[in-house]
Amino acid sequence: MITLRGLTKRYRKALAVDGVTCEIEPGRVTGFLGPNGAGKSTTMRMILGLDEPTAGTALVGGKRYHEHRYPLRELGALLDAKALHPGRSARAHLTAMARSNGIPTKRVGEVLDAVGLTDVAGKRAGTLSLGMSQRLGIAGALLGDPGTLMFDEPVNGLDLDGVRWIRDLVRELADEGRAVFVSSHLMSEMQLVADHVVVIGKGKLLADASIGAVIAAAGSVVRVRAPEPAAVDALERGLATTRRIGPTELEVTGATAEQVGDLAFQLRVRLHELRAEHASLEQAYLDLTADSVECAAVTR
Ligand SMILES: Nc1ncnc2c1ncn2[C@@H]1O[C@H](COP(=O)(O)OP(=O)(O)OP(=O)(O)O)[C@@H](O)[C@H]1O
Repeated sequence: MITLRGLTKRYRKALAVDGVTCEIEPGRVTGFLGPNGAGKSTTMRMILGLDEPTAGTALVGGKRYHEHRYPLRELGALLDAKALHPGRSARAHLTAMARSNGIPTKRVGEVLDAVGLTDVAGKRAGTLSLGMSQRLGIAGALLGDPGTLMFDEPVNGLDLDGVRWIRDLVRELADEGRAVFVSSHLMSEMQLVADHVVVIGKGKLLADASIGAVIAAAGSVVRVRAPEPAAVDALERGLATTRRIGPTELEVTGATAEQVGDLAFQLRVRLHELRAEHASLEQAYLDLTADSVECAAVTR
């Protein structure tokens, strides 16, 4: 379990993380979402004690990461897959980690097996492909059999097999009762694995909710189709927020299907279709972070 309380990080110019308070709970995958530069990596670095918060706290299992006698048994993390000693073999890298945390060295063989790296265990870390380095990083995270796992953009640069493997692994770890915290800037990826999402933009917490709740908060849209354009014109005049999709089709926000149907009845216009749709998670995410994108397109 990870507990963030008013977590803040100010670099000289930028407020990278701005008073974030939330809990990453056991038994579920929590997606950590935000556009580039939102503050995800900085938050994760503070959880691991690699960066000192300007204010607030980041606790793992009730203590700061470094206050645990054997931190790897509490939290396993993959932040930067290439941050390895390039001359050390994969096995030597994991063995050194195990020794420093009082973990029996036979566990090294188990995690190498679990991530499918047994055959290349003797290769120097610097010669591993990105996919293999990711797997090695994950082996390191699993080494202490921790109750909490944290992965920063784990699918970046992986092929489809690698992506599927990460998805299954993350699910399995949460189903075993662990707290799993996974960052991504892609809602579409999170939609497939996360039970819960924490969304940040420009360092500020924008949402901390189940995926279902994020969609519900984004509201629904109602699609209407009528046999003649004149009928759609009439509906458009009677509704506050609409988007014309075609001559005979309209998308309505801020009204329920019942309200649109009643209006059509009052206006005596015939409808061929009236359908309520939930906003997609992608749309919900784009709406949430619309004001937080660092490099928004500039139009002249
Ligand atoms: N060491 C640093 N010195 C100064 N500014 C930094 C430093 N690290 C991060 N920042 C700034 O803090 C903000 C948050 O960066 P961070 O890397 O945490 O975002 P992110 O959400 O992980 O983004 P990405 O998805 O691009 O990795 C950015 O504006 C970034 O430029």
